[in-house]
Amino acid sequence: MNPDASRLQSPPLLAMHEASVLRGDRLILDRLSLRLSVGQHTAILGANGSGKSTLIKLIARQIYPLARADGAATIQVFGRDRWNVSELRSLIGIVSPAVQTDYTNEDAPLEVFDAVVSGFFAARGLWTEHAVTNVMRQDALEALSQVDASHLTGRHLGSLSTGEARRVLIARALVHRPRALLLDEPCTGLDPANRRRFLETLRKLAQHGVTLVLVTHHVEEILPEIDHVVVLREGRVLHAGNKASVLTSEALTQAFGMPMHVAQQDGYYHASVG
Ligand SMILES: Nc1ncnc2c1ncn2[C@@H]1O[C@H](COP(=O)(O)OP(=O)(O)OP(=O)(O)O)[C@@H](O)[C@H]1O
Repeated sequence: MNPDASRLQSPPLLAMHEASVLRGDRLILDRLSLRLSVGQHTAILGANGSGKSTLIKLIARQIYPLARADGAATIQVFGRDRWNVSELRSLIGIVSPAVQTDYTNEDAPLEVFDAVVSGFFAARGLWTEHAVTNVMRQDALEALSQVDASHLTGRHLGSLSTGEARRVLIARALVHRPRALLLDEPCTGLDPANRRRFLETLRKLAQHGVTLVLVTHHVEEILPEIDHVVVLREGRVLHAGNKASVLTSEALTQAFGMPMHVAQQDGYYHASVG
């Protein structure tokens, strides 16, 4: 079977039907419908406050949508609407600024290898009840090596640079060999060279079958492997479709509320204001 046919037959990574999220008295996501297939690397793009992080939290079951009046499920992940969170974590790894803040807190130091291997227990660090097997140790070492972070073993996450800590957290997310990675603004705080290195690491993961869902404000971070782009505005999908049809000057002007010009070079897109 060709990969496109098998992608259409397996349950989608995400099937969201008119999901709404209320925080306080504000409607943050407004009847949002979205379908992401397994293997369909996707970028979620939008201005500040458009609802990108809220969408990621919804997929990761960190927050819940409003119940629908007809009782129908609004979100299915891999074809199921009920998940035990630690089971879901083994299928979808998450890296977000909130996770990084938590893991680099120097008041509760966490050693790099422990941070990665404790991903098997969905815990922040190892405790006496966690029985780490040799296979887990091996997988943790492999995950660190996959993101070029083996040399950081022995250090505390709080002592690492932003980019180093980001790699370790990706290793932690990868330790289960998840089917998908949700990455919320993964390049924040990286200098241009480290950003490019980091994007190359993500490209390798995409090429090795991990479905990437990348949240970003920056068109420049949309990897050549990502062909599906969703643009959010004010909690709704403004555009969704293949990269060439969505990443146009008109669409981004609409999304960011300012004249934008989009150009493409070597598989990457660039956007400038004006
Ligand atoms: N806990 C909360 N209580 C009230 N409002 C919230 C809460 N969390 C998010 N919001 C609001 O929801 C809107 C969407 O926030 P979200 O973080 O999803 O946006 P975003 O697209 O990720 O933004 P950014 O690009 O700035 O990270 C914002 O207006 C934000 O102020």
